[in-house]
Amino acid sequence: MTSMAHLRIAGLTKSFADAVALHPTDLDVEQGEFITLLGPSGCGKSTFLRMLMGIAAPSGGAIWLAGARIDAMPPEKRNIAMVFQSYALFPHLSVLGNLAFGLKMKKVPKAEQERRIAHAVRICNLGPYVARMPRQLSGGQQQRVALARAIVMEPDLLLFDEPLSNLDAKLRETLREELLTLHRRVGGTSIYVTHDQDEAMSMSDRIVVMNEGRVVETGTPFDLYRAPRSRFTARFLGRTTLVDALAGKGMARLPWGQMMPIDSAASGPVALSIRPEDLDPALDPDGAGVVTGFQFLGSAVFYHVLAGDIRLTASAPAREAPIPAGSRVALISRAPLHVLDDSAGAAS
Ligand SMILES: Nc1ncnc2c1ncn2[C@@H]1O[C@H](COP(=O)(O)OP(=O)(O)OP(=O)(O)O)[C@@H](O)[C@H]1O
Repeated sequence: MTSMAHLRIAGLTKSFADAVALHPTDLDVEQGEFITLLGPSGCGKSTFLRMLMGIAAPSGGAIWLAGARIDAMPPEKRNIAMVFQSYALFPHLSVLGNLAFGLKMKKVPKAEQERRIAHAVRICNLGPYVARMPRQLSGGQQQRVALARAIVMEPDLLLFDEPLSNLDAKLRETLREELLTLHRRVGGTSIYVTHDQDEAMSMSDRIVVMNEGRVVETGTPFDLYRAPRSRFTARFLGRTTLVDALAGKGMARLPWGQMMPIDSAASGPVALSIRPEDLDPALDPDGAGVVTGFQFLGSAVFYHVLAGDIRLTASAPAREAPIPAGSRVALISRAPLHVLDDSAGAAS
């Protein structure tokens, strides 16, 4: 198996007496990829991570990392490092002490310890803080120390368990970029767990969407957002309106009577995922919709529109004053609407 992925997961599953936390799951991750496991609470993300770490035993299946089978190895034998939500820094050790701890435990020679620490300090921009204690650092700085502490171990795989969820919104956004830059600099393979779809979309090479112990879909953020196969993914990644329509010849008749282009050659009943940016609301006394309200977000306006008996969201750039509630609008198609795979039955 010469072309084996850096991380290969085959049929991995975990059952408890009364529940299946993870149904048999396959996943290949390439060297250097940044993969996110995304799903609602209870979908099996932590169970997945715990089996990778070796702190939970799989009920079945296999894990290979860097060519070696690891699923029966104890955690300390696996070359995997984890960055936790709570950072888990040692409060009584300086930054330097925190970085050296794991290396000392592993009896890495002193000169090699120094080389690795200097490298991690440089790429995580921790130079000014090496002598400080964790309590003398901001949340973001502590997070960087936690990451540096993982990097010095030179892991084959880096796991992140919701590392930004304790931070405020602004800092979270800055740190997303920073984490990603560091991931690229380190060049390692990363698996990141979150229930925050914005985080997953803005950071990942690929997202693994999970629900109720199963992988629903895997793909790039763009593909999963624009062309999800399932209703679950369509709903979980950003805003959408799911509607039933009648398709034929690359067009669909929408419930409010309008014909619009679709991205499929399907004919007959289909379910569509309509993203807000797919429809341009334009003031028109004969339009098919009525604005029932709007959210002004600065860069865009999201309009709630009632078209027939469908409530949908249509967005527009916020360069002009918003269209007031009560106005009649035409809905102009900006892009072919996406047909979902699981199209049978009601879209709601
Ligand atoms: N020790 C256990 N015994 C029985 N059931 C468990 C055990 N651990 C987890 N489960 C169940 O397995 C399922 C998946 O749990 P898991 O913690 O992996 O979800 P999660 O996606 O990480 O959720 P969260 O985001 O809330 O941490 C849940 O239904 C949970 O109740």
